[in-house]
Amino acid sequence: MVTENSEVKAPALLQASNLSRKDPLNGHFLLHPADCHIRRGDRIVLSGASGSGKSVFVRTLALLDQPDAGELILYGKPVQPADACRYRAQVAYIRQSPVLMQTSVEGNLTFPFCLAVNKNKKYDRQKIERFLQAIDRPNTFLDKDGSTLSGGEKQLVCLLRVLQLDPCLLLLDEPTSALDESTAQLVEKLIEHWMQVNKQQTATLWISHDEQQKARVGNRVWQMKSGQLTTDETAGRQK
Ligand SMILES: Nc1ncnc2c1ncn2[C@@H]1O[C@H](COP(=O)(O)OP(=O)(O)OP(=O)(O)O)[C@@H](O)[C@H]1O
Repeated sequence: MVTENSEVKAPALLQASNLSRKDPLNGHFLLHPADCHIRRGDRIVLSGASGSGKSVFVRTLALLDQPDAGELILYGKPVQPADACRYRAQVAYIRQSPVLMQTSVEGNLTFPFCLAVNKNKKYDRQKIERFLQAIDRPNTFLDKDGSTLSGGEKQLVCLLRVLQLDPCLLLLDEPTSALDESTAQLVEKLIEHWMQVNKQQTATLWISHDEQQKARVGNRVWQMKSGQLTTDETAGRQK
């Protein structure tokens, strides 16, 4: 029964328990055992000084870097090593410097559908056109040569390439730090559109050093300090 004072919490979209990563050369912790819950609709910002381990954490959470220990639980189910490919399609990592193939924008967008992990999905041009509409780009943008795009446009294409595949969680590792203010806001607009299309069933985790951006894109704040993660849930328990 839900009483007046009881806290109703949505089930975790992704839960990490004791997730850690060590420097393979000397065995020192790059990420100390970390616990966290990410829920549908969360917009988490991860703060911390340069070199504190934010990227290590997020890359480990994305299973792009192998954890040394710990467990990941996606929608209540423990993630097994054999699930890594499918997991990475759901928990998508976007980096600061986008990498595109030397073909048209649309060629870049259709490419993921050649991969085995997406064999049950089909390229949906209308869906892409709706995304383009949200960021005021004409459909002719799809005909542009990927190699001639500006850095901001490349980042938008990278995002479109990922968002069209319906991930449930976006891990954003300073995706706008090389972009001017207005292009950065276009990236934010595209991600917000994706959140709304998915009726807040998805979540984002942003690494950003920009205080104004953090205020715009975040509703939860986590901190990284010397490889030690503090979430808004664990903050009160640590000294
Ligand atoms: N694969 C690796 N092997 C060994 N050390 C690593 C590895 N990856 C990162 N590190 C080290 O871990 C520390 C944290 O790096 P990380 O890139 O996570 O910092 P960050 O908080 O994201 O910094 P910034 O805000 O500058 O991007 C750094 O000292 C870095 O040199």
